[in-house]
Amino acid sequence: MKKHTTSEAILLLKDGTVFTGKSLGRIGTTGGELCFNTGMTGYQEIFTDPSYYGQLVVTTFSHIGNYGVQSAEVESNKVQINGLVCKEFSHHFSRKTAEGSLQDYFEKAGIVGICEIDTRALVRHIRDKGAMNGIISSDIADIDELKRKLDEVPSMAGLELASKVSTQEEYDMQPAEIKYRVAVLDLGVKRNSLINLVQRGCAVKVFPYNTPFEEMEKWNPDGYFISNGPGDPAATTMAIESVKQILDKNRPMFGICMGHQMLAQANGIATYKMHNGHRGLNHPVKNLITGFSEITSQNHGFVVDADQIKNHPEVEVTHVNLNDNTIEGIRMKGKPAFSVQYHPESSPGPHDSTYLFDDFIALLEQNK
Ligand SMILES: NC(=O)CC[C@H](N)C(=O)O
Repeated sequence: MKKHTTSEAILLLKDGTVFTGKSLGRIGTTGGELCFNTGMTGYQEIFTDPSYYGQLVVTTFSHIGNYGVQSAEVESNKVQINGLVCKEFSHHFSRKTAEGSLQDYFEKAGIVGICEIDTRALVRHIRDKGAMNGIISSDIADIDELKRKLDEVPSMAGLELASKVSTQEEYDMQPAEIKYRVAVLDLGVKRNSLINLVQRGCAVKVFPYNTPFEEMEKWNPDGYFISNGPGDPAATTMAIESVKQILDKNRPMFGICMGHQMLAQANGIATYKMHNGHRGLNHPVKNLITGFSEITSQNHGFVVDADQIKNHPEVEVTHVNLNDNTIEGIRMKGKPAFSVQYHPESSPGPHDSTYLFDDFIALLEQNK
């Protein structure tokens, strides 16, 4: 068994609160916005989800690492988080299909983290005080020096991050039998969104975040998929422009998370930063059209302003969050465009919301 050395590590919060623990991953220092995820499984999907780019993820589930890592469980081709904060970090793993340990995976990816933290106390703290930046260090013990470094960590509000995670080059994915062509605007797309489209007979072409609408039109798509992605939706202006043109030309469109926020922004409806985002696998959402509820996977720190929707009669609210009544889904009246704030592509699950991909296929069929 490989021996692992751990050293003391510090987590310093923007409000001055200090937690001490042990290092995990690479020895070093890393900063970002602290956010917590309540999922009990799916840590590799979380760490590789581009929407977490630049963030320090706090896992509320107590054991992380115990089932190792495997290449089939990634949402993108690299680890996207800036750091991990957890309670028990397992250097050993037990699962037949695992290809390696989370520790080795993080070391290779250069990810710095901290474990043996009282994550319940930390989450209660952030929950009450609101999302804030933090810094983890396993090589600097001087709090004043860490404070100076923490001051350099940018605030998530106003930050454009799609450019950091989007593909540089267009690429395709195809099913055995092509029924539809879907142009994907990549603001940080998750692999499972593409898989869900391909499984339903869509040939997808993934375009960089700043591709003009006319450029995507040249490929002659049947519809557009606007992906999830990190950063402040209000700062993701190129994509807002593209969505405006998709709507102008009455093209079918489905947006997930950031893609949903783009549909709101394109209609002049603002988004704002939440006191704390929604992140986990167990968020109840009500579909106002069917009257049924669904348990959803979520990962967002911004949300569409419910009050502003009231002034836009052409936009209809289709889904609401049953915990806090925030907007979870919208659709356009008289245009083939809809979006949700949560994740129907979610892996490991839950899978209650995969019907939304079928709804998109139906929209493509109607508008063919
Ligand atoms: N998963 C996402 O697409 C997140 C969208 C946006 N960055 C937010 O935090 O709200």
